[in-house]
Amino acid sequence: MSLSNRSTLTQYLIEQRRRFPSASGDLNALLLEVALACKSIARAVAFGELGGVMGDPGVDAVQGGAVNVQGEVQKKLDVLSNDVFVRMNEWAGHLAGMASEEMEAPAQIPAPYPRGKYLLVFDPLDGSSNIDVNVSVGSVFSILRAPEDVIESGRDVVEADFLQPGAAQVAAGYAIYGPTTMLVLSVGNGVAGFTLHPNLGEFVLTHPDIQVPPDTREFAINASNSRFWEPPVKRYVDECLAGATGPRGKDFNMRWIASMVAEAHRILMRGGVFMYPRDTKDPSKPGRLRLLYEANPIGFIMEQAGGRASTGRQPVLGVKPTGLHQRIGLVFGSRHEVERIERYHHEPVKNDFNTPLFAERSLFRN
Ligand SMILES: O=P(O)(O)OC[C@H]1O[C@](O)(COP(=O)(O)O)[C@@H](O)[C@@H]1O
Ligand SMILES: [Mg+2]
Ligand SMILES: [Mg+2]
Repeated sequence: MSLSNRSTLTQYLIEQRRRFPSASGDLNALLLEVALACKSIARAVAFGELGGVMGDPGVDAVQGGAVNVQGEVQKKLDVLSNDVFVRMNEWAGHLAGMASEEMEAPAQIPAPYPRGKYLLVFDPLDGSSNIDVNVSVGSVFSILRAPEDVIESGRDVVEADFLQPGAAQVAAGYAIYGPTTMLVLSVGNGVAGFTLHPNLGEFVLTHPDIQVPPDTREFAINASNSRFWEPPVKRYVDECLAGATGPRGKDFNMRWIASMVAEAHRILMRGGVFMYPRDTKDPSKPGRLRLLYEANPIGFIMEQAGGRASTGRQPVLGVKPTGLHQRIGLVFGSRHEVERIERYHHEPVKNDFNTPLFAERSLFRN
């Protein structure tokens, strides 16, 4: 990969900033710091620092049984990645505060560092159960503008400051640590993908205007939860499985990586639909994924790439959050498929939804 005819991340951000002649440059600087954190995590993943397949023999990837606010065991890399994000973003004066999957309460910008006007929310390591089996993992981030009184007073941030709908995101993106490391981001003007040049250590623009194809023959869902699915989800999946002889009239393929970033990336590259819907498995959890640092940033990217992101019932970016670590049902990807799933959620439940005779385009419907 030569640099001569490609932009770097810095050049791309400068181009984007030209759309806003009065912009201070803070957002660009913040995004470059986030990118640096991602490079550092990419290196830790690749070198097996504190876990993963290159981890020291005898060193358990689980750190002393530490448990995060979700009640999940934190892997060493989760903790390390969280630390990297915090350290790389706290000092430069662009942020008013941070929140993450791995921190129960928002992190303040400590003195003597200056405070700025943005909030950074992140999942420092997504899909971390895949680390030990050498499958792609990633980091997800969302940037919000801090409330005006925070910017003016420089006061400590509180949870309520972060409870903004996904539509309010100023920028969002993810890094994927796979065969190559990529950074995919949107500053609200489409979606661009950058590949980390392994020798230069630069993110190079390789995918300038990513578009999610509106149609697909591929879906991703954890089918081991099927007995807990709500009827509209079951109907959708049954119709996909029925393939060419079913109501959809075409065969579908299924994928499940258990790494949302990796699924999102595949969908951005070639279409598809991802579902981690609300189900009845654990009534205390309305979904598996977290709204503020998983669903919203991925939703923003999908919508900016011409795809769609939904709770199944409504656009995910319109949801007013009620808690920092709130979970939500999430469906995203190819626009026409997500719209179909939403439609199924709004149609009256048919007990015989998986009976081909009563399905769409069948003998009994027009
Ligand atoms: O274990 P399951 O049901 O397959 O869930 C997998 C999902 O959980 C996640 O790994 C959750 O993310 P974390 O690894 O950040 O907790 C998603 O990336 C993925 O889609
Ligand atoms: Mg995650
Ligand atoms: Mg995580």
